[in-house]
Amino acid sequence: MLEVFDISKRYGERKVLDKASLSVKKGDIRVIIGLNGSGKSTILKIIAGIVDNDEGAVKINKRDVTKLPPEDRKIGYVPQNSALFKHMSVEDNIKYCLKNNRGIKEDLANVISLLGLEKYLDKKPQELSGGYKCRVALARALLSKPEVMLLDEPLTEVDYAKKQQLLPVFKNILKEFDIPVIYITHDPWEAGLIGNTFSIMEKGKLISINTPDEAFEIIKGQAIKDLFKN
Ligand SMILES: Nc1ncnc2c1ncn2[C@@H]1O[C@H](COP(=O)(O)OP(=O)(O)OP(=O)(O)O)[C@@H](O)[C@H]1O
Repeated sequence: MLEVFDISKRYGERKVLDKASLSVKKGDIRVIIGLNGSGKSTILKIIAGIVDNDEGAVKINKRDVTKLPPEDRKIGYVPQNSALFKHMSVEDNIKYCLKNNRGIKEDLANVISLLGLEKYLDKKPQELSGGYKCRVALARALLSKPEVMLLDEPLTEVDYAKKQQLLPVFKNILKEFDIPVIYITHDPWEAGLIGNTFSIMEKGKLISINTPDEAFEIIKGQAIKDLFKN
């Protein structure tokens, strides 16, 4: 179980997060939807320990990780650009976290097969499409034996047809690992293909919604209000 309590964060004068809270159960994929600049990446980075919060707490399986460095939180993190090591092959990227016996070697073949990466192991990341880069980043993150998985708009480089193929693959492998997952997107259609629970980031708070379409209505309403603000 991942629990996020009353997280607040300011950048200078701007309050980006204002007591944002959520909980994600084992096996759930919670999608956070929101407009550009609404604070989605910031909350993910705070959960991962990459950015410090001003207030609030993060707990994983009742363990308070708020003050722990990223490497001690047991979190898998797939950032927007996949962040693969360019000088390493796909295989070495995937096996990166298995160094020092930190990862789970027994899952290696299964993860490579479920993500369809067998044919690409000796390639360099720059030879791969956006979708395959993302498969590699997810494989690497899963093999670090995470207790929580965070994915920040991982498919921005991927077109709609490819997303339609890829999202069920991701959903399947994430289900197999049976951990809490947060997946960020600004696209309600993508949200519906991957998620089973949904929140919208609105004015620095996280609001649970029942379907991604509700986010679409809220976002549309907000976008229209913003249009007439000036
Ligand atoms: N390091 C930083 N310093 C100052 N302001 C920042 C910093 N990081 C983010 N911000 C600002 O905080 C706000 C929220 O940013 P964040 O990246 O969390 O939004 P987002 O919802 O993920 O947007 P996007 O969908 O465009 O990635 C934005 O206005 C952004 O400019």
